[in-house]
This record gives sequence, structure tokens and C-alpha cells, in this order.
Amino acid sequence: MSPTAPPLIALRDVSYLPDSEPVLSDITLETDARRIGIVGRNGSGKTTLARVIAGLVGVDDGTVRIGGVDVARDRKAALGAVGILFQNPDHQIIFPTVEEEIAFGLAQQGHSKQEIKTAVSAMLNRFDKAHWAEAAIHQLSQGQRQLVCLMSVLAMAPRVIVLDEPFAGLDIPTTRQLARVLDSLDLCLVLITHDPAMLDGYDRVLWIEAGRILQDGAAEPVLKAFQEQMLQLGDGDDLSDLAS
Ligand SMILES: Nc1ncnc2c1ncn2[C@@H]1O[C@H](COP(=O)(O)OP(=O)(O)OP(=O)(O)O)[C@@H](O)[C@H]1O
Repeated sequence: MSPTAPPLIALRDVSYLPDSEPVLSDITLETDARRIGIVGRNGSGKTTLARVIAGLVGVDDGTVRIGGVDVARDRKAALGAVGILFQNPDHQIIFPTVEEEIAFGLAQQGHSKQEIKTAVSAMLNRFDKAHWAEAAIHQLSQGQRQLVCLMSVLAMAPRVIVLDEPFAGLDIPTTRQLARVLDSLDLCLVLITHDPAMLDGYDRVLWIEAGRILQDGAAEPVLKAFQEQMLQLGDGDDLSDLAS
């Protein structure tokens, strides 16, 4: 990176107020960190922030640039800047077969038919899944469908991947296998999770509360403070404090 290059992730003073109610307020995150975690209570704004980083939501105030790309405005360039993996692969999958699903983003990026064919087959081979090419996605397990989504995102070669609770609903072996695949990726990951253990070894963690950054720093102290407060709240018997 040249000394003048902007940070890979550059959110400045971002606010999002659908229906005039603030969902995100004054979010600033400028970083080249490779592993970034986002934690917070239910309804604190994590998924919304993930969608903002991925350019799926246009903000009301502030600026969002990923690798210098205005990801909400320039959707074609955004595909090569940032990908997103949702909690439920079925919210992401559009096509009946694995190869069609992986091909879709590449077609949107403007690649030729031959380039797409080569890239799809390279991606399947990378994960030893060449035999999945014509497989019906609905016949795959949830973990396998999540891997198809990951392959589809990786095929577009984004510099950042945002993962919104990608392990929810997966069993322990599948979670560990998918986590190992993610760990091995040489790109920037932004992982939203309710499980602080998944952020072991991460460079930086943001704790979001009511749409604002409550804490932002090295993973260990932020997660320690977060866990302490979550346990304290959980031990209380005031059900009025249940996250809405
Ligand atoms: N377009 C919108 N219009 C109105 N309210 C919205 C909109 N988008 C998000 N919200 C609200 O913003 C709040 C934050 O939602 P979000 O899904 O980002 O939280 P979260 O931290 O990901 O929650 P969870 O941990 O339960 O998944 C919620 O109250 C949600 O209803």
C-alpha cells in the first residue's frame, strides 16, 4: 500500500435514519486490519452496519469507502471490493445449481462466458468440490450451502468479506471446518458474532450499542468488557431489559 492510500475500510461519521429514527449514529471506522469483529446485543445495529459496509444500504450522513470505492453508489466496482455472507444461506442463494450460483456474481462483474467457466471450475477445485458443479443446491446441507455462498463471494475476489453470524444453525464440526476455511483466507474479514470465542486472535473489535460504537479497540479488552456486561445483564431478573 502506498503511504497516501486511504484505509481499506473507511467509514466516516456514518448515520442511517430510516423512518427518521436513528439505527446507526456517528460511526467512524478507518482501518487496514485483517480481522475485525463486531459484537453487540440483539437489535444494536450490527446487521445494518454489515449491510452499510457491503454497500447494500445507502447512508443518510457520512461516507463509506471500501478500497476507495463508494460501495452503495458504484455497485459493479463494489462487487470486487466487498462481499457479504448472511446468516442464512437461503437468503443469498438464487440459482438451482452450484455452478450457476457461483457464476452469477462473475457475470455481474462483466466477465466473459469463458472467463466465468474457468473461474467457477477453479473455485470448485480450490475447495475439492468439482463434483458439486451441477448439484442441486437445495439438496445440500446448510453448511454446504454456506460454503457455496462463500465460494460465490470469493469468486468475485473482494478485498473485504463481511460475515453476519455465518455459523448460526451450523453444528460444531461444520462450524469448525468453516471457521478454518475463513481463517486461511488472505483478505480482510469483518465478522459479526454473538460468540466472543470466534474472535480469538482478531486484530480489532467494535462493540455496538444502540447504533453507536460503545467500544473499539484490541480484541481482548473489548471482548472482556463486553462479556462482563452481557453476563451481568443476563444474570439480572428484569425481563423488561430483554432486547427488543
Ligand atoms: N430499514 C429499516 N427501517 C426501520 N428500522 C430498521 C431498518 N433497518 C434496521 N432497523 C432497525 O434497527 C435495529 C437494528 O437492527 P439490526 O438488524 O441491525 O440489529 P442486530 O444488532 O443485527 O440484531 P441481531 O443481533 O438481533 O441480529 C432494529 O431495531 C431494526 O428493526
